[in-house]
Amino acid sequence: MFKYNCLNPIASVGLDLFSNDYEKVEDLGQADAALVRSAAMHDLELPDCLLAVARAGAGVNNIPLDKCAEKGIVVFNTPGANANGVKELVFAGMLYASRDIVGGIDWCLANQNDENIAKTAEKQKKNFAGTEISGKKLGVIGLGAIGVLVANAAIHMGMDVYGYDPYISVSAAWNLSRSVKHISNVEDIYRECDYITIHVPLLDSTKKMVNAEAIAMMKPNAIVLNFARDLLVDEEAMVEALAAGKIKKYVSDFPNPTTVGAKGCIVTPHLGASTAESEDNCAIMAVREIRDYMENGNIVHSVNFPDCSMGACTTAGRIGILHRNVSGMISQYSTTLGDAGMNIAGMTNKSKGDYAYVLIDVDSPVTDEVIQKLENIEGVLKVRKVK
Ligand SMILES: NC(=O)C1=CN([C@@H]2O[C@H](COP(=O)(O)OP(=O)(O)OC[C@H]3O[C@@H](n4cnc5c(N)ncnc54)[C@H](O)[C@@H]3O)[C@@H](O)[C@H]2O)C=CC1
Ligand SMILES: O=C(O)C(=O)COP(=O)(O)O
Repeated sequence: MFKYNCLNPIASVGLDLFSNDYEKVEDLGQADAALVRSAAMHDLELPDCLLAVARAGAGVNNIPLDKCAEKGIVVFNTPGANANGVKELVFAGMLYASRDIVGGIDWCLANQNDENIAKTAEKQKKNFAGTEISGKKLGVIGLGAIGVLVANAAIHMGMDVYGYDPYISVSAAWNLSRSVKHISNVEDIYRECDYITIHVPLLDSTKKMVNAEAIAMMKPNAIVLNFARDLLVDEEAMVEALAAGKIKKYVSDFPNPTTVGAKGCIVTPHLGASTAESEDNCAIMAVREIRDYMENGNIVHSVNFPDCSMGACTTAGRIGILHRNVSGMISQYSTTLGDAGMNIAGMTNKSKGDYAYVLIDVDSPVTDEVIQKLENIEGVLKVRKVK
């Protein structure tokens, strides 16, 4: 029986995919696996029994990835599962920033008792007029799951789209419309674009990447959209630029005391992925990842260990070993198994940065003694008898 804990509410269509071999527990301290959305995990005590964390979403800045890796906890996310939800809200953000839709709606509500509202509206509507997005230049910073969808949809909306991502994946590049202009210097986006939307992960290297210098380069009346993370933007500098009339609007999905209520800020309460479809997609993918890891030892879509998959085990036993990415590990495993008289029927070893994973199928049952010996090898972080 595997135990799982949900640190945030997770869509039931996903949790229903857990078989009778899984039990939901309220205490993380008893869990083999945890599912999480945006709950902050940095200060949580991570129990020794915890084997996996699945982030039902994209951003993993709420999870201590290295601390998890050191404890042999595999962290997954669900790439692309909520990208369409975010893309659609980005367009809402662009439209709200371009036309005074909110002001117009508020005006209607304020005049709801006016019997002649239809007539008055025709006189007042000039106060809420705006501009169209078609024909304008949009800069997309970060061409991953969301950025590609935004860029492609913007082409269909008649925008002139500039895309910047020095680390673009091959599959994202395949999916990107050929009409998107490839920008290799982000400053060209800052200087040229009427709308700038940011879709990069929050990392040490991206923190405050949209800083005062970047803002100073922007066109007068530029509109900046941030549906990625607030810490990517120097928001103090942004609020100053809005107050000075340099930037027209800053649309953010991350409310905080700096931006909420500040002139020119349009702020939503982290709604990008809050759609039934995105929540379902993320939950389904997260549960599938956890099940594949718990039952088969396979790692798919991990952010702190390499992906490594051998399907279902068809031999007498399977061992999964999370270890540091240093030389000489595999030979020590094969010696240990050989000394125990165990034949290796199949093996896959993958590495990612400082960490690596090996899956070993063996022709005889895996004993506790062998597991103990493998655990004692220096550099090993966690050994699991998968079968
Ligand atoms: N508002 C919301 O509810 C949501 C927000 N997000 C945020 O959006 C971010 C992006 O999500 P996805 O597109 O799904 O992630 P992704 O991992 O598919 O794409 C991120 C892209 O950013 C690129 N990148 C990294 N550093 C860069 C840099 N310095 N300059 C330009 N590009 C860079 C990567 O190469 C990658 O292509 C997430 O990390 C998360 O913080 C994601 C989903 C929902
Ligand atoms: O997937 C992401 O990175 C998000 O920001 C979505 O967060 P949420 O799952 O809505 O708390």
